[in-house]
Amino acid sequence: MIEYRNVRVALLGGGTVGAQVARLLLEHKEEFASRVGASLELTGIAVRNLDAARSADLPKELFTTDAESLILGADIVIEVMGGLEPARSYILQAINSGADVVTANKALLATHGTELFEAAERVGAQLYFEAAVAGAIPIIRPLRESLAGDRVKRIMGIVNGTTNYILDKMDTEGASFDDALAVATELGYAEADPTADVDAFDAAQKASILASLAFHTTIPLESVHREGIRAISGKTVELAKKAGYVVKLLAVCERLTDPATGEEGVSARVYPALISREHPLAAVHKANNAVFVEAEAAGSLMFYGAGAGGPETASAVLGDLVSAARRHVIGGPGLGASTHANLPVLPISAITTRYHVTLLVFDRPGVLASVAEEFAKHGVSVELVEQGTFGSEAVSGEAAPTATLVIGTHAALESDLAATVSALAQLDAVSSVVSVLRVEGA
Ligand SMILES: NC(=O)C1=CN([C@@H]2O[C@H](COP(=O)(O)OP(=O)(O)OC[C@H]3O[C@@H](n4cnc5c(N)ncnc54)[C@H](O)[C@@H]3O)[C@@H](O)[C@H]2O)C=CC1
Ligand SMILES: N[C@@H](CC=O)C(=O)O
Ligand code: NA
Repeated sequence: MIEYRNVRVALLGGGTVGAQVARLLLEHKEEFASRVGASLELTGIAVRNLDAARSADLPKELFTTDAESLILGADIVIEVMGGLEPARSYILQAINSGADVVTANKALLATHGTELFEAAERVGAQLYFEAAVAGAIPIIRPLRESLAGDRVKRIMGIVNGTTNYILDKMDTEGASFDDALAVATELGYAEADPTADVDAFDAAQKASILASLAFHTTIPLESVHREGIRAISGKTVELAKKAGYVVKLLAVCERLTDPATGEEGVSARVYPALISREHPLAAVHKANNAVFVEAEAAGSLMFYGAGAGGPETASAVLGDLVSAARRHVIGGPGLGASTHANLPVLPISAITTRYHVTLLVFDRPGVLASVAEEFAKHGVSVELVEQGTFGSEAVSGEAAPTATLVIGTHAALESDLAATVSALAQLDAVSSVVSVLRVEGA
C-alpha cells in the first residue's frame, strides 16, 4: 500500500456547494490521493449554523464555527461561503499564512480581485476560481491557459443559471416570473439574495472576470454595463416567440473601436437580448450556461454545460483543488495575473448591435412616415417594420385607436439608437415606447 503524505484542506462553507465538495472529497478520497500523490485531508468545514440541514450526510465532528482556527492549520483553503466579508478577510488570512486558495466567489473576485491577486503574488500563493464563472463549465482555465497564446476578440454567453431557468420556463411553459424564481431558488441555483441574479449583478461579476482574463486588462465591475430581467414580462417573451426569437440574459465582452477616438478599447455588458431561435444559444435550457469565445487564430469555440447547482459547481472546485494540491506536492510557480494590456473600457454608447424597438402608436395616417423619419434622421437603418395588435388608449378623455409597431434595425451605434428612441418618445403619434431590446447573434 502506498503511504501518502497529507495535504490539509480547510473548507469554508457547507451549503449548496460546500456540502457537495465535502461529500465528493470524502467519497473519492483514494482516487484523489492517487491523482495528487498525497492524501487530501479535510480538516474541517466552517459554517454559520452547526445544526443547519445539509444536502449530504457528513460527519458532524467536521463542522465548526471557528473559521479562523481552521485556516491557520491549512495547506489549501476552499472558500464557498459567498459574500464579501468575512470571505475577503479569510482569504487574505489564508494567503498570508502560506495557503493556496480555491474560491467560487465571483462577487468577491469582481470587487476585490486586484487586492487578492496582489496579496497572493506577494507571497507566491495561488488563487484558483474555475467555479466562479459558469459553474461546472471549464472556462477560466481555457482563457488563462489554453488561449493564452491567442487573441480573444469576443465572448458572448449565458452565464447565469437562475435567470436562464426563469426565462426558459417563461418561454417554454408560460410560467410566471415569480414561480420560476421560486423553483430556481429551491434547486439551489440562486444566490443567497436572488436580486444578485435577477438584476444581473452576478452576470456582471462574471463578465468582469471573463473580460479581464480575455483582454489582459483589469475590467472593474463598475464599468460593466448591467441590465437585469425584471422588465421582461410574459408579454415580451410571447411577442419575441411570435417573431422567431427567444429572450436570454447575455454577457457580451468584446474588443471594439472607440467611435470617438478610433482607438481600440473593450466593452463588457450584460442585458436581456433577443436571440434567433435558430441560434445555438436559443437551445440552452434550464440552468445551463453556454459561452462562445471568438479568438483570432482559434476561431469560434463553444463551452456548454451546467452553470449552477451543488454537485456541478463542486466539480469545478475539486478540479482546482487537485491543481492546488499537486502544486503543493510537486512545487512550481503557478500562474500570475496578466493585466498588462490596459485597454480602455468603453461605455455602452460605443457599442454597435441590432435592435427591436416596440412602440404603441396612435393609429392615424402618416404615423409610419413620422416614425421612419426619426430613424433616418439619426442614421439608424430600418430592417423591418411589423404592425402588431390593435387597441385603444384614452387621450384627453376620448378613446383613440392604437396599434403596436415593432421596428427592427440593422446594426447601429447605441448612441444613435438612444437618440432615436428619445426623439420617438416625443412624437405626437407615439403613445409610448413599450420596449427596446438588443438583438444578438447573427
Ligand atoms: N449555488 C451555485 O450553484 C453556485 C454558487 N457559487 C458560489 O459559491 C458560493 C457558495 O454558494 P452556495 O453554496 O450556493 O451558498 P449557500 O448559501 O448554500 O452556503 C453558504 C455556506 O457558507 C456558510 N457561511 C456563510 N457565511 C459564513 C460565515 N460568516 N462564517 C462561516 N460560514 C459561513 C453558511 O453557513 C453555508 O454553509 C458563493 O460564492 C456562490 O456565489 C458559484 C457557482 C454556482
Ligand atoms: N446564482 C448563480 C450560481 C452560479 O454561479 C447562477 O444562477 O448562475
Ligand atoms: Na467554470
